[in-house]
Amino acid sequence: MKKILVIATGGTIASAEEGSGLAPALTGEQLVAFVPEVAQVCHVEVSQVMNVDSTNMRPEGWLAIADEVRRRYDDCDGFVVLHGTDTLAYTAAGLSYLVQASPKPVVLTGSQLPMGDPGTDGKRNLFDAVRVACDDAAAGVMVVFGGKAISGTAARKVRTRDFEAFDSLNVPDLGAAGENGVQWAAAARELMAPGAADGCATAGEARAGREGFSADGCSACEEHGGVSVPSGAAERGFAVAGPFAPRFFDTLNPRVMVLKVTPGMDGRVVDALRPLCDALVVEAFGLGGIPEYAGVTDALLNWADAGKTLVMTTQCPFEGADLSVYEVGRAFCNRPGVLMGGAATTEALLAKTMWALAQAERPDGTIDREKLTALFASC
Ligand SMILES: NC(=O)C[C@H](N)C(=O)O
Repeated sequence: MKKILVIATGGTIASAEEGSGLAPALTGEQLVAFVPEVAQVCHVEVSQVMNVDSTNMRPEGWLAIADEVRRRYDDCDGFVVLHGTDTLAYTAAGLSYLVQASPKPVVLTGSQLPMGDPGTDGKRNLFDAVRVACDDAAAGVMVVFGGKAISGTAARKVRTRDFEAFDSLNVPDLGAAGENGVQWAAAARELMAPGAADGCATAGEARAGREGFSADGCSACEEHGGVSVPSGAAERGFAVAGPFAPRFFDTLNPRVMVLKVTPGMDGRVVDALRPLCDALVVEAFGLGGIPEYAGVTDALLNWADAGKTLVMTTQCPFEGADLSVYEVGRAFCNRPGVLMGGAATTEALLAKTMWALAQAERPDGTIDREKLTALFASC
């Protein structure tokens, strides 16, 4: 039987009403005891790293969860993180950058209703997450919720009450989790997960490495150190001389904020953020528009010129940004300190920026922009 570590952090799943609003009250041990079926599919151990509404989860919390995964990595087969849904997508993204190319799955889940509520979705989600964590084909960081398995960098909370609270943005679901176990999508192996400083690995690549199976287009051969390498891995800079191993990181720069441009905004807001932040993830309008009035464009460009970082994205959930199309975005293209977010989610861009900034920081505290750009492009 596989050994799964349940890492409990709080959220609605652990919450109860004790007179001042729902708040975490149950421990991870108590939550697992609500789902006796779990004991039939695996051996479970529980680690309680905190017990908070995920509103209060911070990058320090992501580091604590990643550290627990690292500490127990060798003696467990998979990990289930019980988490509040409100910031679960941010934590999933954060963990995707802190625990890269993991052949073992790290599955985040939670619920919309407390475990103690008779109609709770917590039992189903916990059981689904455990079964995914036990699945031989599972690898990397993912969200399992409402019957879906979603890449850790593609999840977004899109519904505040419905049990299908999460969608995968701009990439297909990894698969469906249900009564018959996990049905992986054909594309699951190819879906991107964040890479590492020396390359980029998909969850599928990590899994291929663990199982030693040959992925399309490349066989296990001497040239590749006897480890099968999926096609496209080398082109993307993935270290092909396996064996595949997880890469753990333990630093983030939390001085990053998301700025959504809105009609009528004033560039002085951007100036005011400057002493407090090292980078901004900027949600432009549509395909890529930044207001030219009230000093907004100028304030943002000044920010980049002052050695800080801008990551440009869109406030539209689907299809990504391209700031080169409209005149109102072009000034941000090919500009030192300005990175393009493509079709990644804002949650993933925030986490990626925190991770990449920390890796690109020189001992004197300045940012190696070349390294930052390379890290950003590698995953
Ligand atoms: N459904 C939930 O878990 C919401 C809760 N406020 C949390 O994020 O912790």
